[in-house]
Amino acid sequence: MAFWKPGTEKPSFVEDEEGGIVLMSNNLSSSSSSSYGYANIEKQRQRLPVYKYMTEILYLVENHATTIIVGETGSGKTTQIPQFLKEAGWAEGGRVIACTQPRRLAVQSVSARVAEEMGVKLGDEVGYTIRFEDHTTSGVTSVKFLTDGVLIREMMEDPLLTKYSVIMVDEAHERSISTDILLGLLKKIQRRRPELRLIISSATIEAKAMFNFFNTSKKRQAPEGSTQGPKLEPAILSVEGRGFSVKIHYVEEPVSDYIRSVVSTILLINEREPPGDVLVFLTGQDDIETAIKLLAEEAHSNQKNSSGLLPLPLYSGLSRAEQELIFTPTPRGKRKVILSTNIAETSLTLEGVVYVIDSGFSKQKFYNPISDIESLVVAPISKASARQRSGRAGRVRPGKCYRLYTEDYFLKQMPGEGIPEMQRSNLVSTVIQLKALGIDNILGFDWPSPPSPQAMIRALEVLYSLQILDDDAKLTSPTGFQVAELPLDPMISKMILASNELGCSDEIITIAAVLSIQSVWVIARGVQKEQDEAKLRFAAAEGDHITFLNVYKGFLESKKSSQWCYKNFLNYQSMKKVVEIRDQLKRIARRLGITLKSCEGDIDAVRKAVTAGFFANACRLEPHSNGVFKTIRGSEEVYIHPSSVLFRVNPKWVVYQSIVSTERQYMRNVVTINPSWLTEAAPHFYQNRQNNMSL
Ligand SMILES: Nc1ncnc2c1ncn2[C@@H]1O[C@H](COP(=O)(O)OP(=O)(O)OP(=O)(O)O)[C@@H](O)[C@H]1O
Repeated sequence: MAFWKPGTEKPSFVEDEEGGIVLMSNNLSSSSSSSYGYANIEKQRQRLPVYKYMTEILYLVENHATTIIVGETGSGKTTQIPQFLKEAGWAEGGRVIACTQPRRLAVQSVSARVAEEMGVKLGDEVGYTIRFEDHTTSGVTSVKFLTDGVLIREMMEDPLLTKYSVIMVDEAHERSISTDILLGLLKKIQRRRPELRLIISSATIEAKAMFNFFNTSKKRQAPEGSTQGPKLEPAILSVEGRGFSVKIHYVEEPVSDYIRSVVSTILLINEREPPGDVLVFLTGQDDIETAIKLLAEEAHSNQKNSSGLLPLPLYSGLSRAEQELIFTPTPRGKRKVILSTNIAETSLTLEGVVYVIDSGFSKQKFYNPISDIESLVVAPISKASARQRSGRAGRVRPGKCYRLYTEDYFLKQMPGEGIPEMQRSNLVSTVIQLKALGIDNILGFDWPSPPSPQAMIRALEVLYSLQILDDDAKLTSPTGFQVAELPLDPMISKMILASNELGCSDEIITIAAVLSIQSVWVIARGVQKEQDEAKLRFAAAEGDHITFLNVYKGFLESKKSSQWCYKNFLNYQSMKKVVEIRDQLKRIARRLGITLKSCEGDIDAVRKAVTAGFFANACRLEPHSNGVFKTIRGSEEVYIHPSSVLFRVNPKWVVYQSIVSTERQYMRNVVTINPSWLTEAAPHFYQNRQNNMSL
């Protein structure tokens, strides 16, 4: 068998995923298909594999409380099933059909596509809702796309989700925390609303688990007087067939530096392959910026093989305008190269994309309930993810996917599916959400995959210390209810609430906005000294949070100038995003009765507010240790991240926002504190540790 090797020879044939040998095709058209007429769109719809199953799907939905649909990526589940339901009358009488997605970007793009297919304006009959953005019209929108998190929030107002006739949970196999919570809650709602229909779209591998989870037919009788009601046993339907073929290429030998391999593969495609955009999966903003820098260096030194390349980053910390660039048509003679995190992994159709490059990695959360540390780790993806990634090619024409791992690794070592997020996360937000929905017995909640009791107990403990839960494990009033209302990490919410009392909400809202994105600094290579000098212009001895205030002030004084950002090694797009998020947070704060007030330079007030939210992440420097810190909670060894302004400064006491694990556990976004603030902020939490802390 011949393989492809980055930077070397291209094979004459490759093997596709199913094992069949597929000849390479060289006749790809470069024209963008964005100018479809309506008739054309109708033809495209009919060509999708799911179209042939329309009658069967409608029959199953009519007759079963839950229908599990298994299908290849690109078979048309997301865009077509809501339309079938609408055409069959499930939206009559003011009822609404919902389709949930784990990711915001997917919600936006899929709803736009469905509106286009139905020939309606987005926001009218077809609408979408994501956190901070509602594009629906009450009484008019009958097909609604939304994130699973938003649907959970809707239950706070309407616990039985009465306006929905059918809820389709798309990409359930991704097993995000919100999807799992939603599945548990929907199962509960079904008991009270037998007329509600659920459609769970899942990869093959998860279908059986979904069937078992929703199969209540043995335990439960059909609702009273409903001899004609839906069957309680779920139906499983497998939609055969996929979109266009995607030829899979594997590397011959494992690659040692996947970023460099990504770059050489982009250049190889540009040099040898017919026109068509490239979508690259990397792990995060840092990888993406490094790859873009390497491409720019390449363009500088070797214009020939990089000519016409248009690199575009895609990650959640980018401003909305920057994210939308990926949907714009590719100029003639150019080749877009979209470098993305896994936010482009599911449900997205990028029309010009013909080539996908899969690094084989993503950033994943891992939580250890013993040390109580949740860290972000670059880890290998699962086969299910790899299939989703390759599925981004071949959406509107045949495509190719270059996997930067060997076929042997894919077949024998790559795990079939990832671990559900619920089982590798800190559960603080989950507990608040369930409590806000009146679910008191959280340990007894019916989860698709139960989280560990230790993680649950840890979360309850933190929430009690944050004074979000009371002695009876109920939400406190007002703090608990306010935190539940804020769509933010509870530690950030608590910090904002504390800032109101400390008179520094203006500063804290800026800090909260910066903490919501990955980084405001650009990733500079080979100019470390210059970057360190630039950072020093803003650096505050108290740490990163105060430094962020200086950065934000500078950005405003520069009149939000991109030039100024460039000079100071700041990421202009990230800074624009900070301004966007800050505006949203200001609106939310106002709703909660928080008035924006500046502490006029009282840095202690700001640090106290940060401590009030993040006290559980307190650490102390080990004496004579050269930079080793120990967490107060779990006595874990941690270090200050090199990107922090406190790197090598090593103050005695700090709190951090998050941990990144590489060869060591590094604290990101660190601020110095006075340890007495810990006992002030969380007396219960630190009571027993006081001796230990030698305050
Ligand atoms: N914005 C778009 N522009 C052009 N074609 C599109 C667009 N969105 C969807 N399509 C077409 O519809 C097909 C089916 O998309 P859909 O999202 O419904 O598939 P799916 O089965 O849900 O796949 P996935 O699991 O990957 O999300 C795509 O492969 C593509 O051919």
